[in-house]
Amino acid sequence: MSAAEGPLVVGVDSSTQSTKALVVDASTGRVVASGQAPHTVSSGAGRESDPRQWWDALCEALRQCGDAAHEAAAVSVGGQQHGLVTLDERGEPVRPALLWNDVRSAPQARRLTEELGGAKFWAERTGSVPAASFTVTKWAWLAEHEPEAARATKAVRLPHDYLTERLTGQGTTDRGDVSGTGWWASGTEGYDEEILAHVGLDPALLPRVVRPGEVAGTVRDSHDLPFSKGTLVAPGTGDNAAAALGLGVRPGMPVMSLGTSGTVYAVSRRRPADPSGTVAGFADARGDWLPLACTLNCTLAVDRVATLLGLDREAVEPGTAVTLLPYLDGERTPNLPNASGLLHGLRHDTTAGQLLQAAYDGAVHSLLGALDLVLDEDADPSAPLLLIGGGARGTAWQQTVRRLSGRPVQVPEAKELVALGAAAQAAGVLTGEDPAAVARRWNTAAGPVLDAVERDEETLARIAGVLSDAAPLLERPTDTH
Ligand SMILES: Nc1ncnc2c1ncn2[C@@H]1O[C@H](COP(=O)(O)OP(=O)(O)O)[C@@H](O)[C@H]1O
Ligand SMILES: O=C(CO)[C@@H](O)[C@H](O)COP(=O)(O)O
Repeated sequence: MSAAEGPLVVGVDSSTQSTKALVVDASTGRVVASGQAPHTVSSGAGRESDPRQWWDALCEALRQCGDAAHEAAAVSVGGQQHGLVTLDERGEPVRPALLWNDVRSAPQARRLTEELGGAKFWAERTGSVPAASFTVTKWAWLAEHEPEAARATKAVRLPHDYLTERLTGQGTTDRGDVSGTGWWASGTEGYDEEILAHVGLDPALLPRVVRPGEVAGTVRDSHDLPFSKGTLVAPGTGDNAAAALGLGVRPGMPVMSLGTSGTVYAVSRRRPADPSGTVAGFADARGDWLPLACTLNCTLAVDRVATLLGLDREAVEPGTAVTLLPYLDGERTPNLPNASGLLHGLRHDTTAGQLLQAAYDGAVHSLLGALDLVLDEDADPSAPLLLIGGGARGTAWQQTVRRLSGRPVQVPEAKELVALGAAAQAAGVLTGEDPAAVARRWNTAAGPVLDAVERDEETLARIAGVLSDAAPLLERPTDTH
């Protein structure tokens, strides 16, 4: 491997299933070294992870990067959004983090929405109507169900804040990730004291919001990471905002990410405020906005269906009239936190491969229903949909998105867009450049474009019909959740 042309930077993606680290040449965008280590997530009623696992996974991923990480001049951490990390006075977790896909706080989400002026109030104030994913609902759940844990909490952090703080020793966050808490006012870009008081959370427990381009701190020497003391630490951000940086997207360029979560989003110059709650009005990591819709059931749910059927994930067959709503974890888009999976239309001649295709169709239908809502009205409807995340590698995912969207689909060759976005942000704090411009210079979005095919309206209409007819069933809690 030839020597790097420019300074090296490290980008980290600490997502739901694993932490990935890339060492990148800031001049060219060439990935010089990479590493990855898994996390575990609890099963059963909740979804929790011990934040110390994320740190151990980060150390392991960096160890796999070898000497290159030692030479890095700057580092940045992108992380799964929304998770509630509660720390005691020593900075140790009071309990495992409540993750974005833990739906136990759905009653608190409903109650908070009603108590504080309804959906319109929340959308205008914070950009989003809080669903169970939002941190504010998780804090309300904790205060109600585990008041001792809430009382023992001396600092509240998001996943990327936790890792950044372990690097720098300072409690910081950024506008992208804080916009998913539900206690950040998107109009004033500050903590919302009224909402915080309502849920009994002292603002002094929250991290400082670092501005885009500002340095969050430097690596302190009291840990075992292969960075030099004084290495610059960029603000970091939520994983979707990091991927938006990593792709260098401009307004009107739609992105669909297929991972544990499915997301669709676009950058916008206009501050979003959707009172229907479908679109979360996130901030991006640069100073613009990132309207986004998110599903809880994407690659893991479809892989689970494949496993149940004893099939490889690519063994789909066409021609199905079966509808499978793969809401194995409850669902957020549509907002059905109590839902479970639902199958309709099974016949003697239905094949296992058709059932699997129906699971893909159900997962993609939820995301496409929100696509037009995240795009500005003047967005070009023929712009390719950028497909990223682990699922984007799969032919069945690519073909399902293509058929149900009717759009051209572009699959970037770069695999780790979140970590690349974090790396671009790290490069930005070194050079003063806009991180999205860095990513464009690195040409990270380059990849084959699959031409548009005619949209499969029949399947979309059939799924929408089952969804609407089954609403009472899908809203009813099942005994295991
Ligand atoms: N070649 C592939 N085809 C289809 N799906 C894949 C492929 N490789 C990985 N995946 C899926 O990608 C998922 C992990 O994606 P990733 O974006 O890393 O998730 P997360 O960021 O939520 O941790 C896994 O659940 C797996 O099902
Ligand atoms: O909750 C959201 C977005 O609102 C999720 O997108 C999380 O940010 C988790 O992402 P992945 O681990 O699936 O990448």
